[in-house]
Amino acid sequence: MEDVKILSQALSYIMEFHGKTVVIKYGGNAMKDEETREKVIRDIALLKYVGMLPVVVHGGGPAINEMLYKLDKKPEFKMGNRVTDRETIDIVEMVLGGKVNKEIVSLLNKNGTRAVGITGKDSNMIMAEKKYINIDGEKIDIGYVGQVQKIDTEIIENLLEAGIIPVIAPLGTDKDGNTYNINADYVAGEIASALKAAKLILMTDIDGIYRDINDKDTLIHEIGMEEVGKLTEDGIICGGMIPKVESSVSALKNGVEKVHILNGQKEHSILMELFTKDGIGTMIMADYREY
Ligand SMILES: Nc1ncnc2c1ncn2[C@@H]1O[C@H](COP(=O)(O)OP(=O)(O)O)[C@@H](O)[C@H]1O
Ligand SMILES: CC(=O)N[C@@H](CCC(=O)OP(=O)(O)O)C(=O)O
Repeated sequence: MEDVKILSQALSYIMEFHGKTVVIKYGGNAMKDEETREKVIRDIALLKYVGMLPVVVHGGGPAINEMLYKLDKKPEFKMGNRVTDRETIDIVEMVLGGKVNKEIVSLLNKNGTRAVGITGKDSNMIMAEKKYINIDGEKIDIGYVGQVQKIDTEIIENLLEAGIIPVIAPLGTDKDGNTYNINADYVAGEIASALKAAKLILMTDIDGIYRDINDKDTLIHEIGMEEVGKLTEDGIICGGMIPKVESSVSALKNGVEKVHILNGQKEHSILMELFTKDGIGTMIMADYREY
C-alpha cells in the first residue's frame, strides 16, 4: 500500500513537471566516481523520457587539476576562483570543452537520449567580462577568469525544441574573442535565470546545506532565500557553498521556481529529490515561510 502511495505521488510530480525546463549543474566533485556518474546520467536521461527538458551545465575542477599536475603546473585559487594564466586557459578549455563535456555527452547518448555538447563560446551564448577579485579592498587580476555579462538562450532553445539535451561547459567569450573560465555554479544560475527554468539543481558531493557541517542531523531540507543570506552573513555557509547559494538566490530572484542542492554521489538523488514528498537534499525557495 505504501509503495502505491509513493508511486502515485511520483506520477503526480512527473505530470506537474512535464514540459518544464530543469537546469542541472553537475559538479566535478560529484562526478568523480565512474559508477555513480553512469547512474546520475541515467537519471538525467529518465527526466527527458518523462517529458522534462533537462539542460546540463557541468564543472570539472578536479579534472583540470589532474591535467595541470600532469603538466607540472600547480593549481592555484583565490577566493574559490582558479588563477587562470594564458597557458591555464588553454588547458581549462581542453579539459572542460573536450574531455569532460564529451564524456557526459557520450554517456547521455549511450542511454538513449540525444545530447549535444557546447561551450558558452558557441554561438556567443555566454558573453563574459574579466572578473577581478577583491581582497582587503585590493582589486586583484587573476587572468582569464570571467563573469557572465549576458546569456543568449537561442541555441539552447533550438536544441531543446529539437528534442536534444544541451550539455554546456562553463566558458565564455567577449567581443574580441577572448576565452574566459567561469565558475560553473554561476553559469548554471545565469542560464536557469535566462531560460526562466522551473528548477535549478546543483549537484555536489555533500547532501545539501547544514546548519552545522559537523552534525549530520542539521541538514536543512527547505529554506527561503532570505534565511540563506543570513546563514552566509553568519559564516555558517562558507567556502565552496557560497557560489552555490549566490547563484541560487540570483536565479530565484529572476523567476526560477525552486533550487535544489544535492549530493550527486548518492544513488538516484535527482529522482529522490524531485519525485518524493520529503526529498533528500536542500530545497531553496523564494518565498519560504516556516509554519
Ligand atoms: N553550511 C554548509 N553546508 C554544507 N556545505 C558547506 C557549508 N558551508 C560550506 N560548505 C562547503 O561547501 C562544499 C561544497 O562546495 P564545493 O566543494 O566547491 O562543491 P563542487 O566542487 O561540487 O562545486 C562542501 O563540501 C562544504 O565543505
Ligand atoms: C573560475 C573557476 O574557478 N572556474 C572553474 C570552472 C570549473 C568548475 O566550476 O568546476 P566545479 O564545479 O567542478 O568546481 C575551475 O577552473 O575549476
